Amino acid sequence: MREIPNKPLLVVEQLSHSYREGGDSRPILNGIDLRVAEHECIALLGRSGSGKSTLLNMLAGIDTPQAGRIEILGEDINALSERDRTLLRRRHIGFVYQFFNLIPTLTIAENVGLPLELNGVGEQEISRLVGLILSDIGLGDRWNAFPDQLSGGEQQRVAIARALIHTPPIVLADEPTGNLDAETGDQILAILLGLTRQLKRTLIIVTHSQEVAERADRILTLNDGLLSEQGALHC
Ligand SMILES: Nc1ncnc2c1ncn2[C@@H]1O[C@H](COP(=O)(O)OP(=O)(O)OP(=O)(O)O)[C@@H](O)[C@H]1O
Repeated sequence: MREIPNKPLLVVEQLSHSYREGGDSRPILNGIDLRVAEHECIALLGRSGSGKSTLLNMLAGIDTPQAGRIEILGEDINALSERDRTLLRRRHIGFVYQFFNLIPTLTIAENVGLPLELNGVGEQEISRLVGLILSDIGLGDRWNAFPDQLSGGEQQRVAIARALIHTPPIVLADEPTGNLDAETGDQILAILLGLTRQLKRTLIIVTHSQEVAERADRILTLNDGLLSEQGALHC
């Protein structure tokens, strides 16, 4: 079993959120506490509708919880202005979506380079880093292709490259293999886990697959708005 360092990268305290449905309030998260250390790989499980995407979007600062605190690198993200939260997200978080979310009008290279461009990195350095990561994911010869010219698995590889190119300390993946066949899903998982380990990033991956979960350091299950831990596994 891999030793987990103590320094928390992400701290969640008493996180609660409800959605309004008609005139009613439907609680989804009910006082979640979580500490995630640097370099950890966490699998987040839970039945459909249990709130996994809601939680992940809050950790990314995309949505704001009604109550509770989320600290990333010691910064309370919901106390930040919208602008500062966006900056923190751009620098410190990489997000991989189930449906890839590539920008259809940009080439593969432009999609992958976007986080660097937004972070003010120079053109030459962007080209160098894009070249390196595209060869890492086996798409070094597809710079000028557009997303709709790629297979689903290839698009997800591009999305992983985009999530990692600026080496964010935290990578969040929301069912990254959910829209792929089993074999392609395995390849994508190998790339995602391989790159996040190689780059020593923290990964939180939402999955319905016990097999995927068994490759993580910790398995957390979201049920009735609360997280429970299934115990540490091999990694
Ligand atoms: N903006 C919203 N307004 C109202 N209800 C919402 C909203 N977003 C999500 N929900 C509801 O909150 C619940 C949790 O949704 P969420 O997408 O977080 O679940 P999930 O665990 O990720 O599900 P799945 O595994 O099916 O992707 C669901 O019942 C969903 O319908």
